[in-house]
Amino acid sequence: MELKNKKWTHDEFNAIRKEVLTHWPTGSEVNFEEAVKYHENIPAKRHFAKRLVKAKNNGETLTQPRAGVALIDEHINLLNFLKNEGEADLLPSTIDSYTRQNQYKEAQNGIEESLKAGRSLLNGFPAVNHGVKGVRRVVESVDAPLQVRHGTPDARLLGEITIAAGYTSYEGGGISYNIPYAKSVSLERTIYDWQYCDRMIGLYAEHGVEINREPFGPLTGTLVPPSVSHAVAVIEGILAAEQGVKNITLGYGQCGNLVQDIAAIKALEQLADEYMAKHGYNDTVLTTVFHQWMGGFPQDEAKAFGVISWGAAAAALAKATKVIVKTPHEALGIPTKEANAQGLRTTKQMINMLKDQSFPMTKELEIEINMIKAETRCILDKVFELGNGDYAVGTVRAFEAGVLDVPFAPSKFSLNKILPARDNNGAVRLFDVGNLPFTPDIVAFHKDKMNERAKAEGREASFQMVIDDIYAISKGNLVGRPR
Ligand SMILES: CC[C@H]1O[C@@H](n2cnc3c(N)ncnc32)[C@H](O)[C@@H]1O
Repeated sequence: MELKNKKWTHDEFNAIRKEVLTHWPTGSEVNFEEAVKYHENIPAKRHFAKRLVKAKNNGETLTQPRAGVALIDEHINLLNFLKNEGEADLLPSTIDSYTRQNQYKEAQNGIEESLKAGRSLLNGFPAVNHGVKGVRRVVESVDAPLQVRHGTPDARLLGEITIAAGYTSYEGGGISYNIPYAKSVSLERTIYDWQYCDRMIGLYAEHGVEINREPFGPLTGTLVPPSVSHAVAVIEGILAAEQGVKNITLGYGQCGNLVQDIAAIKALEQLADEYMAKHGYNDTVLTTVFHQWMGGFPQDEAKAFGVISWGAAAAALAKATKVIVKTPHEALGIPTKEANAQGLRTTKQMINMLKDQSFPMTKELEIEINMIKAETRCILDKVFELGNGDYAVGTVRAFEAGVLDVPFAPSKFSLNKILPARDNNGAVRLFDVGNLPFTPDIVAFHKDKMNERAKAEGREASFQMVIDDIYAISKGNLVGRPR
């Protein structure tokens, strides 16, 4: 396996496809030509890419939950409930943890145990085991655009089955579904396997079927600085575009300071346009997704609604194309369908009240946008240099050098040298920039911001601040002030 950021030939792809489709018996149900025909009969309003483009053109912020249960009928009921009672614009199928680890035998047990117990004993929808035929029952029973949401390092068979079954969007990427989701799977392996997924979707595009791809923006969802998640998002967007993907949604996880979050979405849009054009991907349609707070939530449901509302407000004011919605059960676990629908309605109310308002381009906002762009460019350009012009190779080397570094990542391939913490206004800064290739003025900016808070709190900027900030929101605050 030689990793390079170059579009695979049909022969290269088909040689591997033969083997991928043997990973579980349901792989034999995949027939590409038949699947292309099936997609041709999916009405436009159930087509993820088309719905996103319409929202971008209309300035809408669409709502989308996470949701997935073990059995097909219950999963259909759940999705229709979230559409009808939750007013969701877009629907997921969140895949279970066994499937995410390619443990299809265990997933099969989970299905059988769920049948016996009469309730879902899996934390998501085991699409590989249900196969093309079973997943098509979902596609034909839910009148909304459907996306596969998961956290799968090797997502090749899952992609083959769900896209052949009629799903029109696929989340994930070789970095964003490795670093936060795996301990010791190499980046070479997952970037290569995700090139397969992207090439598969490029193949559908060559046959007139446009499938949306969405790299996983938030990464570890724990105080990830915008420039770190943007660098990964833009790289995954470029890797997907190289394999022929034409419709890409780049994402960002809410940090909590409104100016920084709005700036992050604006900067992400501008960076994505800039780097896609710079590398010659001029026919790729780009949209954005804002994830409501991905860190620890308050147990108290009323306070959880406060966090959800704040995420909805930031997404609306940032004019993100879509927002991924949390629920008042976030601190407890998998939400009931009622709680999930409540999170959606809360979000919808906020978006509707804010859609006729816009956040002014203040000096503060402009500074934040420019800072995020400058930081992200430092990282992206260093990755490109390390890879001698190849972002795939450059990414592997960048993680080895700490040029890319994701805070609190389980992966042994992330140096975990950087330390984020909030400044006195709650924006996420870097208390320790680790080996990030920032210019001295950027390093000084972060230092000044941390010292400003240290002075206000009468304590040294320290690792304790990082810990305090990790728990702050679940304890009812934003900044982890000393007790
Ligand atoms: C990325 C982590 C997020 O995904 C959510 N999540 C994971 N599995 C499910 C699920 N099966 N149904 C609803 N939400 C889910 C979880 O609550 C957390 O907000």
